[in-house]
Amino acid sequence: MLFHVRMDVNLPPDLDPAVRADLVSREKARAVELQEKGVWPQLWRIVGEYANFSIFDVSSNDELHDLLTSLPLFPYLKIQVTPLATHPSKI
Ligand SMILES: O=C(O)CC1=CCC(=O)O1
Repeated sequence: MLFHVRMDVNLPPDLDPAVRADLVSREKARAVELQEKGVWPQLWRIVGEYANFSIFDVSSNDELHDLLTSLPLFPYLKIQVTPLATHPSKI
């Protein structure tokens, strides 16, 4: 099952720089792990925003929920999920 996911990152401006750096570092490590597993095949920066468009390839809604809530940045993310189906005109 494919899902289009938009994540907007909202870190508090007054967050301790060391805490911020640790969060971002752990987020990158988790993202790399999930990409290497094949469940996060697309990850794109949205130009001009601290946000991304991603494609997840998972077997269930519950798996996607578990992956998203496992992200270190999860408490600071606004997440919009769009389930994708096959388009009849896709060649
Ligand atoms: O910077 C972002 O868009 C949030 C994020 C998701 C995976 C990652 O490494 O950072």
